[in-house]
Amino acid sequence: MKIYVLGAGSIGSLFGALLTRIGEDVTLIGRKEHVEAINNNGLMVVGVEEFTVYPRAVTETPPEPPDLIILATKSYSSAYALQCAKESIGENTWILSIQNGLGNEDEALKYTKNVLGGITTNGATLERWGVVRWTGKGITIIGNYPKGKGEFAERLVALFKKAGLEAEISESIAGWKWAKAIVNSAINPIGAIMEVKNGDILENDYLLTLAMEVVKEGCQVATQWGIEFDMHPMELLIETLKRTRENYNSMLQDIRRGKMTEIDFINGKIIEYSEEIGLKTPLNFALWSLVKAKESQTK
Ligand SMILES: NC(=O)C1=CN([C@@H]2O[C@H](COP(=O)(O)OP(=O)(O)OC[C@H]3O[C@@H](n4cnc5c(N)ncnc54)[C@H](O)[C@@H]3O)[C@@H](O)[C@H]2O)C=CC1
Ligand SMILES: CC(C)(CO)C(=O)C(=O)O
Repeated sequence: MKIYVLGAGSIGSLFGALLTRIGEDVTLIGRKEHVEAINNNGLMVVGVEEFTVYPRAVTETPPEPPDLIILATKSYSSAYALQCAKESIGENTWILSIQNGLGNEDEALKYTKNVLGGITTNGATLERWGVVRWTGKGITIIGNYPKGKGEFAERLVALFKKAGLEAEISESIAGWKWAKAIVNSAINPIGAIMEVKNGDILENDYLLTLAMEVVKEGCQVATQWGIEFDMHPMELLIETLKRTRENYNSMLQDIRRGKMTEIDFINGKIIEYSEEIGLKTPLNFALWSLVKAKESQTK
């Protein structure tokens, strides 16, 4: 399969490396420094598994349409990345988002109806240019966006499994995207504001109660929008906190590195969707405001 990874950073490089290893025709599109390192020395994976592969790496999307574009930028870069890639989106090209947050698939729908939503609980970080650390194995769930499944999604799940990823199909992927966003809307800002590990939220009654109230608020919005969950966000919250107890969440890491966070696409989107239907989400607003304040302090 001809695959472009649009946004070859941490998670995109991991997926790209695993798919290259099984002989798929992968092109990574990313930053100049990462592209140069891959072209000079290959793309090295360390951590859960260790291997080196030699995918094509470029800074700009090639014009030939691929079968699949894996969208793996941070959510705030999706609109621009897709705009730059639009000439390469052919009639038969599918776009799969494996990003956190809400709104990425809707951005892709502006260019094609062939959109798959995805969530992944695999963990990856860029150790240095050309080297990605697979920090933890997880599951990847995909489905036609916003719901349903089709032949391409089935084919892709089979390909991911062959590549060594645990993968599943869901007929209600919008439900998974919302469930993960709701869980991130609680864990990420609380962890970022308090500067604690995910496990500390689980072990502190005040923080856990707050996280659960934030999840309840997000669920009320999702329910009003007719979102159905395969797994309830409250259950996912507890499971995630237990499984990732040693993690400093990505929002905290972004703030520590002076980088922009994905808050606008997590709590920000929940606030936006609630306002559209006249609901109030004061907890999400408070967390969003505090993270925006933190972001502005680090600039
Ligand atoms: N890293 C992880 O373990 C996981 C990340 N995610 C989600 O996946 C998404 C990506 O996260 P990371 O890989 O951690 O971020 P990252 O910052 O490591 O990678 C994103 C990459 O996209 C590149 N990029 C930005 N604009 C671009 C453009 N116009 N064209 C080409 N490349 C462009 C950036 O240079 C960067 O290297 C986020 O939504 C994140 O929340 C989800 C699950 C796990
Ligand atoms: C699941 C969790 C909270 C793991 O830390 C995450 O997705 C993140 O850090 O963004």
